[in-house]
Amino acid sequence: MTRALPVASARKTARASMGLLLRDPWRLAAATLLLAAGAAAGLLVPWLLGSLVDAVIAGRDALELALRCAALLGSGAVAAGLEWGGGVLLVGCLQRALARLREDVFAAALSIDLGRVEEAGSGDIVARVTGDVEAVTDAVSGVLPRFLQAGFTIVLTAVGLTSVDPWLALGALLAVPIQVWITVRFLRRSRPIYTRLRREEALRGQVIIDSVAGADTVRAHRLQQDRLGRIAEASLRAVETQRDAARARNRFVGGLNLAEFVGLGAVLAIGFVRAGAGALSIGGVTAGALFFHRLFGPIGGLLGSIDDLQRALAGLERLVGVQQLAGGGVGAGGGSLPGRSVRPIEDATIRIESASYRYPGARADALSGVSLVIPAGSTLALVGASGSGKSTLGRLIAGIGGPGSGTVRVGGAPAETASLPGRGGSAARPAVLLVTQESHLFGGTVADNLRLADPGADDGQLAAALRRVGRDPGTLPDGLGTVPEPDHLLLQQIALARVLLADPAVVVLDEATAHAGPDGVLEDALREVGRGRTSIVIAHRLTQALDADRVAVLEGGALVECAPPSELLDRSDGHFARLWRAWSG
Ligand SMILES: Nc1ncnc2c1ncn2[C@@H]1O[C@H](COP(=O)(O)OP(=O)(O)OP(=O)(O)O)[C@@H](O)[C@H]1O
Repeated sequence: MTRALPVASARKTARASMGLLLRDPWRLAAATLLLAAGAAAGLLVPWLLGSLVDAVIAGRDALELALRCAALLGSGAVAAGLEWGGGVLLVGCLQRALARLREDVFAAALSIDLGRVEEAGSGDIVARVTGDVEAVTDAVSGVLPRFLQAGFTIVLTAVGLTSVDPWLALGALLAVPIQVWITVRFLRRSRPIYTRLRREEALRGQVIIDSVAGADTVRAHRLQQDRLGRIAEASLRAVETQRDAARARNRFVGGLNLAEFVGLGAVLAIGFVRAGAGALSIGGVTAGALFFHRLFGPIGGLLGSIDDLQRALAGLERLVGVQQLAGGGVGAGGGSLPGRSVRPIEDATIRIESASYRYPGARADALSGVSLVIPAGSTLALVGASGSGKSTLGRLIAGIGGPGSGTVRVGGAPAETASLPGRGGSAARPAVLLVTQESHLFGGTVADNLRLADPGADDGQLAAALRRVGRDPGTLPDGLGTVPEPDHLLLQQIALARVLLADPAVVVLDEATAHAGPDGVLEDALREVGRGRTSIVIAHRLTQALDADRVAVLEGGALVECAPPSELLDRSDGHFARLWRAWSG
């Protein structure tokens, strides 16, 4: 069973969004002012057009008509200019807020406990940092300026319509109850649909990611049909929800058209009666109808945008949820890792006391009641049958999630927060590094991949680190500037050289030499990497264990033996001795 990442409440989301917007208060205020002025200038257009109609009917001379036309064009141009300026300022303001949101969310996503991400399934976090960020970006940059503009236009135009004739305004009001009813019904129905849609899209992503990541297993067990079936099922659910959302949207738009029809019909009918009674000129009725039309464009746009806003809101709630989980808030990060607490370590001793861990949904503990002290600077080999809990213990020491019960401390600090001071004024860095056989090669050159561990390192330092793990950069086609091919040996050498550059106090090497390369090149590299720091080697080959200061044997999640290797080999009926005999044939 997966446990989805949290979704923030509407109030927390609103507070977070305001926090983002108000980081640029002056620009925001200037944009608002320009938009309001633009809406006010635009008000003159229907009024001048109405008076032009009356002037034509009254047979005024050509000069006066020309002057009125010029005033009409002028006010239109001024209104457009002001609204354009306000819109540009506002979009700039929103784009900056969005860039901050993106940075904060990515930083928060990176700092979430990996165990929690696994529990939720990586599809959820991927969907949030891609689809949800996109939905919010689209809505905020397109819809919000339209929303603000429409708001001003509606208020000022309603004032204009009332000033032409209050009876016309009363007729226009007939549209309001229909709009309110339609909108409330849409909001109530569509919100849960959009939240469901985002969740189903995340699940669909998860099924696809799982199937692609486990392609070898799927092929080996001939599970292709089963996986395709699951993908089809997840996709169908997402498509059906999309169809529900489209249906709700169509009903909403139809309802808005009905409201416009009723309102305009009422304005024209009342105008007909009032003009007939001589209470209003034909120009006045024209201006009134134009005011109503002007009113309805933005109202329709505003209510129509609710659809996008709903989708964005559902996305925003999920993004703020990510940030809460990481311990930060929107705007808290400013691009750095938010909320991740750090604790400097006193030394590189590891103390594990009664540590137990159970994977979410598992029936049994992967580790139970493990107690162990690993002195600073020593090497411990972790051995045991497959599934005995070696990797789980390695992950806990590396601070990837905390134990369910008991403690895992590095230099006196909980492993999850154990840190070393930053270099060259940068933020604190982790005290423990975990290297697995699944190291990742990022795009770019060998130098780019190495500098991830120490951005300040010069080429000489990078080359020296590579040499220490058995690779002379001179043998690469373009030296450090080579764009590496996916070669397992080079990849592991880069991963190990990164450890040398990052220089952590503790290193956990989880089967990092599974692809040992010719002449045990990686085993030498491993010894080099462990020198001068506490190292935990999850041994793939038992010969590796012989090099360690001590060997810890795990069985079914429990620690059953821990002593120097020579001592363990002497215990002929001991666990390690038995494993050794079985392994060496
Ligand atoms: N993500 C997970 N979810 C559920 N159970 C898991 C998960 N990872 C490991 N386990 C289970 O926890 C137990 C310990 O696994 P772990 O990977 O720590 O063992 P290991 O000794 O490192 O095995 P191996 O040598 O095969 O890597 C096993 O029973 C395994 O099936």
